[in-house]
Amino acid sequence: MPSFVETPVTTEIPGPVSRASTKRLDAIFDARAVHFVVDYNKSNGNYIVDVDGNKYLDVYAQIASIPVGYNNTTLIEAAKSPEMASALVNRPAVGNFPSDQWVDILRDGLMKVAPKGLSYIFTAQSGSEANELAYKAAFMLYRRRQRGDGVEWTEEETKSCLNNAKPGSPEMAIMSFQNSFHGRGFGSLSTTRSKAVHKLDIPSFNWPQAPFPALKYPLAQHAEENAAEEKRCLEEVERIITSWHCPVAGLIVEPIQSEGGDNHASPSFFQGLRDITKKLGVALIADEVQTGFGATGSFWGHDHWNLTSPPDMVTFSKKAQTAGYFFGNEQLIPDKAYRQFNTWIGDPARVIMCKAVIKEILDKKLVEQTARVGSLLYNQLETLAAKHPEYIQNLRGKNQGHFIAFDTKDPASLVRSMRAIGVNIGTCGINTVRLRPMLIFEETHIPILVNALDKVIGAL
Ligand SMILES: O=C(O)CCC(=O)C(=O)O
Ligand SMILES: NCCCC(=O)O
Repeated sequence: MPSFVETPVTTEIPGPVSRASTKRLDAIFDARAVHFVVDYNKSNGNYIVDVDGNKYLDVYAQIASIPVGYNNTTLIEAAKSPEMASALVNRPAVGNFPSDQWVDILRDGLMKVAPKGLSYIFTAQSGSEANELAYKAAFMLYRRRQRGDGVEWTEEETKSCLNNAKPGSPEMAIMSFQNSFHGRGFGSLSTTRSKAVHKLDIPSFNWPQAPFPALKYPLAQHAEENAAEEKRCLEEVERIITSWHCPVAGLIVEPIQSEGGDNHASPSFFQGLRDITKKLGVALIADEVQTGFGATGSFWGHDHWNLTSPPDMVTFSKKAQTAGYFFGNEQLIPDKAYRQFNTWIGDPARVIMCKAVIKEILDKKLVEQTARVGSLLYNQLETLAAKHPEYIQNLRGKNQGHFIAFDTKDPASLVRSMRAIGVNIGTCGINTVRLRPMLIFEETHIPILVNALDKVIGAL
């Protein structure tokens, strides 16, 4: 099949070089999930090149985590800077021995894009870790409120916690939603609800989950039903929180459930969540690991919610190239040092890279570009869906940048066929194809993607 990118795919995928490389790897590192082996030196911008020389328009971007293109020159410059060299060779225990530059690295980077109303940050190494740190902050805040501000811990508390017993290790919970994905660490996995393969055989906390709205598409044709569904879910959230066997200290939600199937809800649903969590003293955590950093056409996915008061915490990773959480309430800083702490607290080298990503996003107005290009892309996919209604169902992501997805009968074979003509695309949920291009995806890439989809679906 001819390719729609400049250089055709010339081998089966994975090609012979990819397969040989994967075999060598598999001898020491589980390589069963490898799609193909990449030549990162040859990959550039929106295009990924494999070791067999096949070139693909990459609209999956390392599971939504390449922000501004392969081998981006601004990032390469940052990588070669003396600031980066120092951060790499002198990795600090940042809570104990920060450099004098650490505060400026944060202020000139991450703090420039802090969600409105959230002026504190805690850095981390991964999305899972960021979420778990946010849970810990929520638990400590909840107990601080129960105990009373300034009230010292009791001897009973300090002794019992070392035995994982009450009252020092209290029973408390974080609520999440059905089909959510919040990571794979022990705490975060208890809030992940998307697939058994992530959770099976692993002990978990007895924490509650609420139904996430199952919206019907097209939205405009199901407005009443969808509003009723969101109302039902909000009622369930409140009922479950107030009847759970132990206090619910936090509620975590993705602005768009991603790994679990690209499930959306309306701003009024999230406003309802904010109201309920405020009323019940539950910390609202927006998990922006996948939606943050511009992909929805706003810098943060929760910008679309139009809240009157922000989420209590916003976690981030992926496109940020680092991780952590923002927060606004200074009581989320625990009552004593070393309660929220670890040796590295993230990695200044990664935060320097993040600063370069942010510079590139802001200088090149990539969030605005994402909103504009996403709209055009959505319109074209809507036309394609009308042409292939059996194969493109429940198209979603209108006005959400290029955070666009649709359901189809056999996503795995669609992905295989797309790769065979030079487009690397991803899936999520059970039968969903999701688009996660980089923020540098342009108008010129739209026909490549749409024509490839048209061709592949036409041949099904
Ligand atoms: O597939 C996704 O959306 C998330 C991927 C991820 O973080 C994981 O699988 O651990
Ligand atoms: N949720 C992990 C997805 C990985 C993959 O696309 O193969």
